[in-house]
Order: sequence, then C-alpha cells, then structure tokens
Amino acid sequence: MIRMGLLKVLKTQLLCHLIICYVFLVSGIIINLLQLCTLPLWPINKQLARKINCRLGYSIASQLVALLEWWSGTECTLYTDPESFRLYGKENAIVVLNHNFEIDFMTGWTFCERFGVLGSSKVLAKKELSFVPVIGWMWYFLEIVFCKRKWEEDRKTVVQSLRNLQDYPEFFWFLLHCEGTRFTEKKHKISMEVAEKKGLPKLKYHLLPRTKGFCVTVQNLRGKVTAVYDSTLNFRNNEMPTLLGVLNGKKYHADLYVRRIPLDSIPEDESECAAWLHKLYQEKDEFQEHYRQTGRFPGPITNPPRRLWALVNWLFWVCVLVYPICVLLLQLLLSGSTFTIVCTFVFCLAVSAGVRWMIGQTEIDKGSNYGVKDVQMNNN
Ligand SMILES: CC/C=C\C/C=C\C/C=C\C/C=C\C/C=C\C/C=C\CCC(=O)SCCNC(=O)CCNC(=O)[C@H](O)C(C)(C)COP(=O)(O)OP(=O)(O)OC[C@H]1O[C@@H](n2cnc3c(N)ncnc32)[C@H](O)[C@@H]1OP(=O)(O)O
Ligand SMILES: CCCCCCCCCCCCCCCC(=O)OC[C@@H](O)COP(=O)(O)O
Repeated sequence: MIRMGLLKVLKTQLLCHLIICYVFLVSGIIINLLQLCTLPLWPINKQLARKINCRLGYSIASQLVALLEWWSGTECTLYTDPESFRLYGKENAIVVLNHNFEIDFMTGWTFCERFGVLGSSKVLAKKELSFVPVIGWMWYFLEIVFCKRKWEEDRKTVVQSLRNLQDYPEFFWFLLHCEGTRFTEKKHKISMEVAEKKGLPKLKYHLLPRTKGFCVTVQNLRGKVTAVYDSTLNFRNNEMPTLLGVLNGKKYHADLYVRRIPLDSIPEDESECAAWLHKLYQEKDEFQEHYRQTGRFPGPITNPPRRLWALVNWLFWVCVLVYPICVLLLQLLLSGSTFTIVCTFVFCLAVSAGVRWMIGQTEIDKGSNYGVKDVQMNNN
C-alpha cells in the first residue's frame, strides 16, 4: 500500500519527467539519424529499407505506448466480435476513428502495438506534424501521407503517396480522422451549420466528416486493403486524458469499439462513397449515444493483452542513455567553470521548452483554426 503510494508520488516528480523526455528525445534523434542512414539503401533494396524503417519507427513510437501502458497503467478495452478479432494484425486495413481526445494517437498506437502493426502504422496527417522533431521526422521514412487540408493542393500528393503504399511489404493500418480536426464546441456548432445547409442529419458527438480523403484512400488502396475498421473511442467517466496527465502517471480507461467492414462493400462511385461515409458517422454517433446512456459500447469485449516489447525497448534506451548523462552532468559540475555550468543550464532549459512545445502539439486548446476559418471564408 505504502509502496504504491510512493510510486504514485514518484511519477509526479519533475526529475522523472525530465529523464523520460530526455530518453525520448535523444533516442529519437539517434533513430532519426539511423533512418537517414537507410537512404542509400532505398534505390538498391526498397523493401528492405522499408522493413528496417518499420523496426526503427517502432523503437520511437513504442516509447509513448510504454508510457501509456506501463507508466500510467491506462487500461485499453476493445469491443469487437471474435471473428473480426482473429483478422486484426493479419491484413491491411483503413481505420476510421473519431477525433476527440488529446491522446487518441497514443491509444491508437497502443492497439497497433497489441496487434503487431505499430512500426508500419500509417495516417493521413496534417502537414504541420511533419516538422515536429523525432515523430514528424520519423514519419518521412515511414511513408506517412501528409496533407495541407487544402484539397486543390493535396489531391495530387495524397493520391501519389497512397499509390506508393500498393507494394508495402508489411501489414499496415491506415488511420483516417475524417473529421479533419479535433472536436471543440465551436467547431461542432459551425460544422452542424454546414450539415444543415447540405441537408444532412445533425451529429451530436462528431464533426461532419470530410469525405474527399476517405474516398480517395478507398479508391487508391483497393486491392491492397481488405477492410475498413470503423473505430469509435471513448474514455470512461467522462475522462479527458492529456499527455501531461499520462506523464504524471495518471491512469485512464480507454474503450474502443471496432466494426470490421469489408472494403468490397464500400461503393466505388465518389458521391456514393461520400454518402456511405456520412451514414457511417450517423451510426458512430448512435454508438456514442449508447455509450453515454449505458457506459459501454455494444458487443462483446475481447481484450488483447499488453505485450512486453514496448517496455523492453524503453528500458533498453533508459539503460543506454541515463548513465552517460549522469557522468556528463557530474563532470560539468565538478569542472567548476561558472560559464560552462550556466551554458549547460540554459541548454537544458531550451531543450525542456522544446519538449513542452512538442507536448503542446497534442493540446486541443492550442489546436488549429481548421473547421472554423473555412466556413467564415465561404460565407464572405
Ligand atoms: C483493432 C483496432 C482498430 C483500430 C485502432 C485505432 C487506431 C490505430 C490506427 C493507426 C494508428 C496510426 C497512427 C497514429 C498516430 C498518430 C496520428 C496522429 C494524428 C494525425 C491526425 C491528423 O493530422 S488529422 C488532420 C489531417 N487529416 C485529415 O484532415 C483527414 C481528413 N480530411 C480529409 O480527408 C479532407 O478531405 C482532406 C484533408 C483530404 C482535404 O480537406 P479540405 O478541407 O481541403 O477539403 P474537403 O473537400 O474535404 O472539405 C471541404 C468540404 O467540406 C465542407 N465543409 C466546409 N466547412 C466545413 C466544416 N466546418 N465542417 C465540415 N465540412 C465543412 C465544404 O462544404 C466542402 O464540402 P464538399 O461537399 O464540397 O465536399
Ligand atoms: C515520452 C515523453 C514524450 C514527450 C514528448 C512527446 C511528444 C509528442 C509529439 C507529438 C505527436 C503529435 C501527434 C499529435 C496528433 C494530433 O492529435 O494532431 C492533431 C491533428 O490531428 C488535428 O489538429 P487540429 O486541427 O489542431 O485539431
């Protein structure tokens, strides 16, 4: 009991956070450099380069998974039918997920890890994320599809990036947040005005989905991908999880409802495909309503257990990187040079500010104006 309490206090200590962030940053930059070293391999053996990059990517992403699973002890529960369960991780799929939470990317990654597709997982991500050190840089080598959320500019690049995945050598899940931005009350209100203008039913828990990305993904991954995983995420007891909460060791409870829909059943025609997606979001809204009323999603629970790999990878980097920094800091302190000590202190502060900026990228309050601006522009 006392030991548990001590551990809880330890997890809130700044020193622990500094160590975790230092390990993430330094290991991430080492891995980014290793990824850079694979560049000459691409023209010679592209498939081998891709496989190596999947493993290297895993070594970065799994640190955030370990933070969620092992440090914060967050429980991830999966609601799905057992027949579909058997296929997860054994086929390529498009994942359609609601976008309400600051850590939904970590939760998504956790499910990827449990089904063995973490290193190869893909997403249609906003271009701004490609500039985030470590994760954004890692994504270049994992052939993540970036968009500016301006269709005229995106059309060509998104189609080309999707086509490149046709011969991808590993099973992958391609994540689409069709709402295009995270849910806020303001964005929801504006988005429902758009729905009204379009004569579409209103949604209570989702923004109106943007259909272009989904339709183009289905079109260009046909033949490669066998199913769409319609996924609806929620957290128990109205928890609003944050990355800082996870870093402080706070335990959350994620519930994910997944329906496997064969890709063949999705219409090929673009406007029919768009209508199909709108219908899907109306169903997702009903699932959220069910969750609100009953505290659970429909269907059976089939929980994949957490695996040791993420923890092992994390401990490996802790062992490799913590000792040298301790020695270095000690030498600096013993050097007696005020200038060196002040410089080191300023450098550490700058790095901490950098990490805080990275964490800020996950915060909804600091989110984009997408979904607010364009309607105002349309109205002008
Ligand atoms: C078993 C377990 C299963 C699952 C486990 C779960 C998950 C794990 C899977 C994988 C994990 C992988 C990675 C996870 C890691 C990290 C992920 C992190 C985050 C990245 C996510 C993002 O960056 S989200 C933002 C970027 N992505 C997107 O935006 C995708 C969705 N968007 C689109 O598809 C868009 O169509 C577009 C981007 C391609 C183009 O956008 P654009 O705005 O230019 O054009 P659109 O034509 O789409 O929009 C105009 C139409 O929209 C109407 N409109 C206008 N205003 C609004 C409004 N406010 N709301 C709604 N609609 C609006 C407008 O009228 C236009 O209508 P049209 O009729 O003309 O189409
Ligand atoms: C291990 C300790 C780690 C500390 C540093 C962590 C760094 C985290 C890196 C940030 C990874 C970025 C992923 C965020 C995904 C996300 O959720 O992006 C939001 C977009 O979809 C939509 O943006 P918006 O339009 O602004 O809502």
